[in-house]
Amino acid sequence: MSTTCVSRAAELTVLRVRVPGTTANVGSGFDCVGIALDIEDELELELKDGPGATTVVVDGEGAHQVPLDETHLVLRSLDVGLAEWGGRRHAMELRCTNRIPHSRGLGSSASAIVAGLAFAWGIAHPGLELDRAELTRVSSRIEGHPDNAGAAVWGGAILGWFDGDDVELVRLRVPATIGTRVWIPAFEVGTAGARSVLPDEVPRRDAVAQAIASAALPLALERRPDLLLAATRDRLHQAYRAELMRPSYDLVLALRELGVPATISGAGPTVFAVGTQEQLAPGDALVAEGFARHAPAIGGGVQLQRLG
Ligand SMILES: Nc1ncnc2c1ncn2[C@@H]1O[C@H](COP(=O)(O)OP(=O)(O)O)[C@@H](O)[C@H]1O
Ligand SMILES: N[C@@H](CCOP(=O)(O)O)C(=O)O
Repeated sequence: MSTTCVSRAAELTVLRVRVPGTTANVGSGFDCVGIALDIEDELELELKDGPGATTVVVDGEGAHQVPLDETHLVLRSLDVGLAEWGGRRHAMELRCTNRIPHSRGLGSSASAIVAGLAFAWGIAHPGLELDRAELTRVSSRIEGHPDNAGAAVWGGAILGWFDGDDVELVRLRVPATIGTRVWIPAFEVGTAGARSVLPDEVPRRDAVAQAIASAALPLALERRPDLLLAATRDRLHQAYRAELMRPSYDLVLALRELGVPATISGAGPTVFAVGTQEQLAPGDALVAEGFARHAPAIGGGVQLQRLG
């Protein structure tokens, strides 16, 4: 068994992964709707012969914040993948070019987890295509909910949820006429902190309103953009998190007042909007101080490439 792993790994030199950032929830789809965005991290893993130390080099977002040792999220996730699928840890160098901002609600942690798992798949199954269902299952388990992880794995827009240990995932067909905007602030909000302020119980009228909006959301994204403003309306998380990100919450309210289907992206504090160019135009005209506005395309799923 170990002989097989050594000879397989000896054929490898460098694995390259591209993984998109994501926006989760899209308002009413709390913990179950995600959209990949064309803001990508690029990572290379150079596998050296035999056991030995791992080095980590990071450029871009989080460069001076993330650990450069075995506790790096990509490496921790790679180890989970190797434990799931077999394959042995070699001496290696991980090189990360990060473009997804951290702790802004753009799914950086899910993307790092998916990247680590894609490397693990490449080591465990050289020459085999990524098994995206398997990647979704394991990344969702590590991340805790499938919204960001599922979108980073598959690209496009997804609806995903746990069914026991399995993940049910539906890919949504969003037409090319639908665009996105993000307003990224300079300040950070960690996802764990933003989840800790959510109540365990909500009033029945809010639960009912959320059920109605979330039922309409996939339909609105796929073929009824006229429903997007109503379908992205949230009663479950955004208001409870407002004090952690007051400028973002106020911007969401101002945009929605103008008819723009705007939400908090993931657990915040980035603001996200989705709609036709006509629906998004009033937001483009709005001055939002303290935010950097971008218009990312909807992104593709994680890609694994073998070099040399
Ligand atoms: N590319 C990455 N490499 C290493 N660690 C990362 C990376 N992206 C995110 N992380 C870790 O995840 C944290 C941010 O996760 P989280 O609070 O869930 O916010 P986000 O909305 O960006 O996913 C970072 O502080 C860092 O510890
Ligand atoms: N559904 C989650 C999404 C968290 O996304 P992130 O990008 O902020 O990590 C939540 O709203 O807590």
